[in-house]
Amino acid sequence: MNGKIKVGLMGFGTVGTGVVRLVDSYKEDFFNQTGSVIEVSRILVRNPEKERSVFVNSDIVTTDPRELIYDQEVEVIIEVMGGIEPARTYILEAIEQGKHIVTANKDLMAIHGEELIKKAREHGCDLFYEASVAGGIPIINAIVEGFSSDRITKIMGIVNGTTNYILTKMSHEQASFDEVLQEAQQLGYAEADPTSDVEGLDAARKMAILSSLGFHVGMNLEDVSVRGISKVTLEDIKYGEQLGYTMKLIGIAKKDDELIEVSVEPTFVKNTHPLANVNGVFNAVYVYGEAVGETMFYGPGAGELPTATAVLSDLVTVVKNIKLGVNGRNMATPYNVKKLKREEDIYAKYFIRLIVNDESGVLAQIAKLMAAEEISLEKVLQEPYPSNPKKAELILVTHQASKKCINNVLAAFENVDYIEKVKSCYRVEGGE
Ligand SMILES: NC(=O)C1=CN([C@@H]2O[C@H](COP(=O)(O)OP(=O)(O)OC[C@H]3O[C@@H](n4cnc5c(N)ncnc54)[C@H](OP(=O)(O)O)[C@@H]3O)[C@@H](O)[C@H]2O)C=CC1
Ligand SMILES: N[C@@H](CC=O)C(=O)O
Ligand code: NA
Repeated sequence: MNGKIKVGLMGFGTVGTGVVRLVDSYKEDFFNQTGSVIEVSRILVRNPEKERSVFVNSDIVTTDPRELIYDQEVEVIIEVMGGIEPARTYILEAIEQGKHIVTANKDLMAIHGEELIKKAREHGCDLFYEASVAGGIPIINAIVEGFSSDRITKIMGIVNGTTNYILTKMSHEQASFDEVLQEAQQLGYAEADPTSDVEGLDAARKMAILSSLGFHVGMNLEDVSVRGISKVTLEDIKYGEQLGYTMKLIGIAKKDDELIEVSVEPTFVKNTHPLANVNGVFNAVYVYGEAVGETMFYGPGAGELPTATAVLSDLVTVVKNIKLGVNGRNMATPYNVKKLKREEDIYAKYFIRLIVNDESGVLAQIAKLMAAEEISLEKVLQEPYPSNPKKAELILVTHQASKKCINNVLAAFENVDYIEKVKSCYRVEGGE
């Protein structure tokens, strides 16, 4: 046996519990890889009285962060508390004490990643965050290491387990939004404040991280256009299904001629695309590299043990680095200049759902408004409008059009009397 690595664990909730379980049950596997025994020697919590689902000696549980940060024997801090503060301050202080950091915290990495990585480098410490994106899928490693020899032009993914769980249950079981959200919370998938899952912010943080790493630029959260799933209705899902689409919360990062777009929005994915079949809490990330072509990474995006595997794979890397004396080296920092697309540079197909007067000539007038914005139609579906026989549901799917032209035509639709309402508009992906 070649030494013990003592770890301070900040947070003992869903992910922290998984970390403690795996450190115990995979003890020998970690030893076989690193030649070291890993021991969680201190655990920071908010409420020491809370009942825990895994046993630990109560002596190692504390509410005082200094007992981890200033413990000379602790070499690595695993931060799985979540939120910006006090996590940021604790991590900075721990780095100053020479501790290596593993975190699952996308809120923090999406906003303060550059600051923390810089600090870690200055102190020769590692700082890894594989669990922060797509839980158990090793996507950060794949992008940073695997794609370092290629030029990524598109990253498209389902990167939030909670919303994928909700949308799957809504479309497969016609379940109500609130009921399924509660289930996702009970299963430990949702964030402390589930609004960040539902309104797309959690996915936006993950896309900011992935696009920074994939395109070697410093993407900020404000660079990501975000829309969540709270306004998606069962009717939208049903009409999409009639046209061969599945509703998903999709994060897209695209680079065309050095111009970048990053967005998170409810999107209709063509049923023939592999992302359409990613269900429940599963996540998947599609990455297109100019040389390699299409690749796809699939796995559980949240939950106790899947997320803990990502945390512990980073820990194993840290331990190997400690042995090799190479810490602070292989963390990605952006060197490229960021150029963002404008609305007129962002092209996609769109699904538009309208309530219109069911009269002759209406479709022709709508097509004319669209033609004025150079938008052409790929599909049209008309269905009766149940509460008023003089009205109809009209669903339009466009060919590729700029976001600017789509916004212009939606504004024009609001101003004509033969359109009663623009019910919804979604991006369509997954096939030319
Ligand atoms: N859950 C998941 O599936 C995934 C989560 N993540 C990320 O992992 C992190 C942890 O998530 P999760 O385990 O679900 O969160 P939980 O809410 O389940 O657990 C948080 C833990 O941190 C402790 N804690 C919170 N604030 C403080 C504080 N100020 N001081 C001391 N202890 C504190 C809590 O203590 P106490 O128990 O006493 O209340 C609790 O043990 C988050 O950043 C999350 O985004 C990433 C991928 C997947
Ligand atoms: N709340 C997140 C947890 C993992 O990052 C999700 O639902 O994906
Ligand atoms: Na991951």
